[in-house]
Amino acid sequence: MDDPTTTAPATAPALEAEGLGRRYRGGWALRGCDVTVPAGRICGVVGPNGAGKSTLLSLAAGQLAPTEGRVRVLGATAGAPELRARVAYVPQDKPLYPGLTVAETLRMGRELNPVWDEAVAQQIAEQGELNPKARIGSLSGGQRTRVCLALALGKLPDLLLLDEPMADLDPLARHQLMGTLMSVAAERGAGIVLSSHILPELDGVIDHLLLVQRGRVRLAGDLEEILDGHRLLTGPAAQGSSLAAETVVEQRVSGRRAVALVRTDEPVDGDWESERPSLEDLLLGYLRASADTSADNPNRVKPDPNGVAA
Ligand SMILES: Nc1ncnc2c1ncn2[C@@H]1O[C@H](COP(=O)(O)OP(=O)(O)OP(=O)(O)O)[C@@H](O)[C@H]1O
Repeated sequence: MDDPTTTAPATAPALEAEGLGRRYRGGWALRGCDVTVPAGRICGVVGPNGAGKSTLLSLAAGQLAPTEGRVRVLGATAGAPELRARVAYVPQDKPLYPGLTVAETLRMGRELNPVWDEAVAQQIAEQGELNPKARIGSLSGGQRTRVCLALALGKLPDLLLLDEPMADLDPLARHQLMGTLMSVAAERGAGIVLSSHILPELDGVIDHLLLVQRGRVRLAGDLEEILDGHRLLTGPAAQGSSLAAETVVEQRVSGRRAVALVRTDEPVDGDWESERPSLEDLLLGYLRASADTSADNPNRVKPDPNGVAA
């Protein structure tokens, strides 16, 4: 029988989780996670603070062990030795040796990785005008992020797991680095799974979505299919109750107009202008619905009864 830790066919999904869960002392951070992210996708992991995004990425990187279920990455059990060269993980806290210089850090990347693209690593460092002699401990948060991304992309991974990679970067750096990430992914067919709170930064970039809320994966799949399965409705405020409650993700009134995000690909009855939501409309609708704990909105989607408090 094949050893499950070593079977890694080229077309294996980037990420496959089955019944995946992780519990800390305070409770479940992630539970019942069943997702598949196909190879070569740019997958956005989105959700409010404390939703379980970092936990999922860390489990995929093999840095955390599941409490229950399992997670495979590129066909092998997360954390398997053979994945070391194929997967680059940049956690939120961007761990680097503060006493090393930028040049020493990149040299370490070159020496420790069996495959290394010096040109890509140098390009990322130079774009940020990083002084090669500067100590890591003297760099700003955004500069350290740049060094981490140089290390991650320099090793030419098949999969990048990036936890809030752009959070510390200024808009120009964000734009540049996102462009570099996308071109590396396109040229090499590498997959990227990245968590982010910066919703506009994901638009036009991701083609797969995981929305995590309260430790549960609430939406998962091909982004176009998810967007096609939702409508953003605008209409007179008075007719809000005409919508089938079970389809309403979120609804709010702005002046005399009601705006509703509904889960349907069918025409909607009533005096509604209907359009396909943008990624930001979709995500904000779900995030607002989750944040809205008021009882005075009968149409809001109720929290998943099996959901776990994060
Ligand atoms: N080491 C830990 N010990 C105990 N609880 C933890 C630990 N790490 C995370 N948690 C808890 O697990 C839950 C999920 O945390 P996680 O960091 O995965 O969320 P997140 O979606 O990445 O949040 P953020 O967007 O704020 O980074 C939170 O309730 C958090 O408090």
